[in-house]
Amino acid sequence: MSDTVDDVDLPYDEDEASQQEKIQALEDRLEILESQNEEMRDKLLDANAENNKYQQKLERLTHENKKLKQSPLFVATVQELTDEGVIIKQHGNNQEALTEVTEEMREDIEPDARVAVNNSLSIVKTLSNETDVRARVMEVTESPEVSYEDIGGLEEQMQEVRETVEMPLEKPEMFDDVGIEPPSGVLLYGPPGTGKTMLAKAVANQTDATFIKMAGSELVHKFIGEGAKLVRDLFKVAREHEPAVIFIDEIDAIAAKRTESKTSGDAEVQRTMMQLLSEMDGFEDRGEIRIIAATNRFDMLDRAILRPGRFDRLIEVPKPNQEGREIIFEIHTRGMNVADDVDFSELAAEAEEASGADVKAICTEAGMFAIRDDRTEIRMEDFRGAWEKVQAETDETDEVSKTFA
Ligand SMILES: Nc1ncnc2c1ncn2[C@@H]1O[C@H](COP(=O)(O)OP(=O)(O)OP(=O)(O)O)[C@@H](O)[C@H]1O
Repeated sequence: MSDTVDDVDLPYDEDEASQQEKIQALEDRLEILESQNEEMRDKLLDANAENNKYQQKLERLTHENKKLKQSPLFVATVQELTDEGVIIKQHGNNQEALTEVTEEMREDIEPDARVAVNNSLSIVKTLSNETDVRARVMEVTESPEVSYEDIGGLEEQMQEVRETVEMPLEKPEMFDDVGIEPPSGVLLYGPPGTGKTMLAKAVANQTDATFIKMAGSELVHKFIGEGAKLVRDLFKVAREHEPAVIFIDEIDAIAAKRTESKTSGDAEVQRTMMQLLSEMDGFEDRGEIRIIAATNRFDMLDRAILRPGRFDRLIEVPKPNQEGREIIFEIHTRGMNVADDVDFSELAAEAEEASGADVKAICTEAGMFAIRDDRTEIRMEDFRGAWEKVQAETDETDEVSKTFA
């Protein structure tokens, strides 16, 4: 590009211009070139300054980027993949957000996946399944040690549970021959401490089935954002352990009637329930898996779970009557050194309001009364004192629950 003297277009006519004119023309030209040069230098300086500015910005961003990668990440669960982005729900504050994700990352992500997000909620990486979360909400017992003989006063309920849960597991061909579908799920409902869990455990024991228990409240409250996934895991574990009895305690926590409010907590509960319903509905050949659920709040249940093919067998497990309490006293004192003066019929009449769990507590407490009195034999007065104590404790707990309700 550099001009040589030969190519330069001279600012005068070589033949006609006088020496003086030539000098003048050249001086004018020099002046113009000098000012152009000046202009170019200024531009170059500006460009250099601009370049410096960008360099600094680049360094700042590189640093920021590094910091972002190092700073703690938050855990969230993917709710939905939409065209506008990925909907995630943060664990802890339970807030939902729409975030962006790279195309490569999007391929690894599916609803319910656990992901790590940074401060600006961008998904940084996906997290592998956390099996210990599973273990923390699921209680898996190969064959629980409760048998039908340990349960008092629930003859009818026991009969019904055996027909609906035990028979399909032990004699599935009978249902085939008769041409009917065994009930899908059994719902036990009634006040706390009346033996619902025991019934489920006993049936698992009788059929040599694995007992898998999960509490509905833990599903939705302890592991926020994981409810639906845990329900899926629950059925997966059951399939891995066939024959199995799935016991979902406090099902009201995931299957409560829909409320008007649209808080994210409700959405979470809904999603968990939907997952449960879809697992039950999609469970064509349920094979060697039976589902038992329990609740103390039948009135709160969403009717959707009671539709045919779901929890369509309802069994009420009430507080024991006089005869039931007597039997439960006998069951829980089997291994105890009880004095001859002890009359269980009288005790059962006195402890009219007691549940099965209360009767058990009375027996243990009566034993403690004897020990405190340095005796090895338990007397009627010990049982009476124990009932008073159990009642007082129950009143106290009721007071506390009212305060916190
Ligand atoms: N009918 C019963 N016969 C013998 N023992 C009973 C009976 N009901 C309750 N119990 C005693 O009370 C304990 C608690 O009972 P269980 O856990 O089965 O009650 P539940 O109805 O499942 O209660 P919750 O609704 O609070 O979960 C049992 O381990 C047992 O010792």
